[in-house]
Amino acid sequence: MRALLKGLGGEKIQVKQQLRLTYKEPLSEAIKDKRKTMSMIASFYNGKSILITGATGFMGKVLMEKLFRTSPDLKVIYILVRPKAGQTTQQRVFQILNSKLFEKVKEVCPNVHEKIRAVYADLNQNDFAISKEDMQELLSCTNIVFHCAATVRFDDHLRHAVQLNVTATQQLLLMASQMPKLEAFIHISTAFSNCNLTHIDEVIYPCPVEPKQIIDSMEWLDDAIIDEITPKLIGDRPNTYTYTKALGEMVVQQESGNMNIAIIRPSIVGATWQEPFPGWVDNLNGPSGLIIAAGKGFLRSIRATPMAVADLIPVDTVVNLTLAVGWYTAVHRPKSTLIYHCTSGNLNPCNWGKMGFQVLATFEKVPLERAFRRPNADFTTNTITSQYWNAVSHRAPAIIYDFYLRLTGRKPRMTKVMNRLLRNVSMLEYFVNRSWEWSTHNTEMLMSELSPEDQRVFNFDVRQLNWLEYIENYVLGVKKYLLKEDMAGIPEAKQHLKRLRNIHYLFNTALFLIAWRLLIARSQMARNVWFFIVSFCYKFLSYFRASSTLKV
Ligand SMILES: CCCCCCCCCCCCCCCCCCCCCCCC(=O)SCCNC(=O)CCNC(=O)[C@H](O)C(C)(C)COP(=O)(O)OP(=O)(O)OC[C@H]1O[C@@H](n2cnc3c(N)ncnc32)[C@H](O)[C@@H]1OP(=O)(O)O
Ligand SMILES: NC(=O)C1=CN([C@@H]2O[C@H](COP(=O)(O)OP(=O)(O)OC[C@H]3O[C@@H](n4cnc5c(N)ncnc54)[C@H](OP(=O)(O)O)[C@@H]3O)[C@@H](O)[C@H]2O)C=CC1
Repeated sequence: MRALLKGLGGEKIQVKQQLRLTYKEPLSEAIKDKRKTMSMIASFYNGKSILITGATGFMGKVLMEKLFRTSPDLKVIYILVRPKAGQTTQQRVFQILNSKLFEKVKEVCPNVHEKIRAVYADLNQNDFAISKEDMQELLSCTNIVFHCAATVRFDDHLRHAVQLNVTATQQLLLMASQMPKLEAFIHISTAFSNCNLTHIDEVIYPCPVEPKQIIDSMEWLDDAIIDEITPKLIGDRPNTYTYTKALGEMVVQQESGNMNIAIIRPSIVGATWQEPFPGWVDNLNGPSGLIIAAGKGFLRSIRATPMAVADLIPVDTVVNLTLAVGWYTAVHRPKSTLIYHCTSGNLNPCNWGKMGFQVLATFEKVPLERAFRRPNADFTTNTITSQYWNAVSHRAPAIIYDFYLRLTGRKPRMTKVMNRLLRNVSMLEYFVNRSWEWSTHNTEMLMSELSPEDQRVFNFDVRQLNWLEYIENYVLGVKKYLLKEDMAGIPEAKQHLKRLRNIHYLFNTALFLIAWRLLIARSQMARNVWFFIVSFCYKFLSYFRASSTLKV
């Protein structure tokens, strides 16, 4: 430890000497000009050792990419990774670095693989199951921590959600408090941690039961009792995710000590807006899964309020704000933990109706391959209408398709898929039938603190976002990067939709004729109407024929 402190002292003296030198030497015009155009945030991260949790996740990958691209001289990024899906931690990192997302990074920072240190860790374990040597290195070297890891599943069991979103946050803070070189700790929360309120300020709202009590009780309560008390604990929040993220924030506040800490609350994080290229997305969370379900024609109606604000925020905007907050927190050291809302609704609102319309318009031009039915988007706010459409537009076609699969000797599967989809959609309904208002004073204050160059390189001003363009790129990104569909397949996809339209017309006509035939067989009134229509048509045709004969 003494050696460590000695080392630290040495570094401080060096910094002071550098500063003195800077002031003694008169600055040349060229240097002055360079300073004006230099990004202070990018230079801040150069030479730094950065620890990221959740680096293999959606946001974590974009965060790493931007850091390497804008600060290629950073010292090292430590990422806490667990093996998954038969891949070792190294294989996972290799896959990320060789993905399309990192193509630009390799040009700017060719030795990127040397600057990334994958540390084996499982945030569900004590001390994260990190080895002693790794822990020693992390504690002694880390300058900045970005805590992105979380379980974002809405239906996670409370025990697991608490473990990851609360206990792991507490453990990470404990680790951070033992880092002598720590300059800032940035915690990623969600704008929906207080979704039980309609106006949300940049403050931490306490939950009735203390996080420590919840953590303790999860250790000895069995699953059945936890299931029973979960609705009471989450109260008027819709799921364990939002509840445990709120508890996580309380833990951050309670354990902050004298560390420089900030909390970022993004709303619904969507595909990239601009960087490293528009439309990048790699998971099904939030709207992405629904866009696919709509594009493939599985989901054709939803219980959603078209005028409710769709508070989407591009992932690169969240990352830019996160990096700016990291810089500001470390350099300006605000006295208290600042909370930054990363939302779009109050500055540049878009609603679900407009979004659904633009998603469909894009599918007209660029359809998905092998759709089940033609895409459609009916928004209804009425529960009964929604149930009717679920039966007619979702369940019935699935049952008919399964019948067809059975007839052709294949295993039926569509009803199962549809039930699962409808269950998942029902979990999102809470968020598409309400609007929230988030105050953004801290985010706006930070924007005004940035130099013009930083405002450009780390742009998080959502007022500049063109929604129609963004949504179109989002849909294209879902097709290209998530579904890996080739653009060359578009003509065939369009042909397929035409065939589906013809089948649809044919099916409806057949259904109408059968229904009518059954009706006239049973009802005198229907027979009378039928007789009236037929005789009317006959008279009209006779008149038409007679008048055309007269003309000749
Ligand atoms: C009428 C048509 C309407 C559509 C028109 C056009 C659409 C656009 C307009 C918009 C309309 C509405 C958009 C609504 C969007 C609302 C979002 C609101 C969310 C905001 C709230 C908070 C924001 C946050 O802070 S959290 C981040 C968001 N979190 C989520 O979105 C999590 C939601 N997900 C879950 O809770 C679960 O993943 C769940 C329940 C959806 C899936 O659970 P399930 O048990 O069914 O599946 P699994 O067994 O877990 O997995 C099955 C299978 O799928 C793979 N998989 C699962 N999740 C993902 C994923 N995210 N990415 C990739 N793959 C995934 C999984 O690996 C399994 O694969 P196997 O191969 O079978 O192993
Ligand atoms: N996506 C969104 O719409 C929003 C997200 N947020 C917040 O942003 C942050 C990042 O979210 P996002 O990137 O979308 O989430 P993802 O689900 O894509 O990523 C979650 C990350 O956490 C890691 N993780 C989960 N469990 C463990 C564990 N036991 N040990 C080690 N690592 C683990 C995952 O690792 P692995 O790959 O091994 O599973 C993954 O890297 C979260 O804090 C979330 O609450 C906030 C608002 C909206």
